Amino acid sequence: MARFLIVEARFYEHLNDMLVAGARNALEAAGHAVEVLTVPGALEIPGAISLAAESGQFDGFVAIGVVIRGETYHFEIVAGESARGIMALTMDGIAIGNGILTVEDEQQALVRADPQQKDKGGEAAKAAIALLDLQQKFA
Ligand SMILES: Nc1c(NC[C@H](O)[C@H](O)[C@H](O)CO)[nH]c(=O)[nH]c1=O
Ligand SMILES: CC(=O)[C@@H](O)COP(=O)(O)O
Repeated sequence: MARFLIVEARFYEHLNDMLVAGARNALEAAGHAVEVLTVPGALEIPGAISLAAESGQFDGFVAIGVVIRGETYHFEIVAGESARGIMALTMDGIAIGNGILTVEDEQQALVRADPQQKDKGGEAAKAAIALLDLQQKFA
C-alpha cells in the first residue's frame, strides 16, 4: 500500500468532483491510501506537490484540474506552466500523474472528467501508480 496525495485545483467544482472521484476510485481499487489537498488554480499545483513531496508524507501524487480556454493568452500560461512544473518535478523523480484537463470548452471537459466516459482522473492515477512502480523497480 502506498500513500497518494491528490492535489486538486478547485477552479470548476463540478468538473473537479468527477476527476477526483475517478482518481480516488483507481487508487483505492489498487489498494492505496488517498488524501486530497485543494489549491486555488492549476498554477498552484506544482508548488503544492513540491512542498508535499518534501514533507516525506506521500509516495505519489495526482494533479487534478481543469483549464478552459478564455479570451486571452492566460490559457497558454496556465495550461503550459502547470504542465511544465509537473514535468520538472517528474524529472526530479517524483511519481506524478497529470490529470489537468486543458480544453476548449466545458463540454470537452465533461466528457473527459466523467468516470463513466473518458475518466481522465482515473487515467492520471494509473499513470502515477505506474511511475511509483518504476521508482521501486529501479531503486
Ligand atoms: N483560468 C484558470 C486558472 N487560473 C488561475 C491560476 O491557476 C492561478 O490560480 C492564478 O493565476 C493565481 O496564481 N486556473 C485553473 O485551474 N483553471 C483555469 O481555467
Ligand atoms: C485559463 C483561461 O484562459 C481563462 O480562465 C481566462 O479567461 P480570459 O482569457 O478570458 O481572461
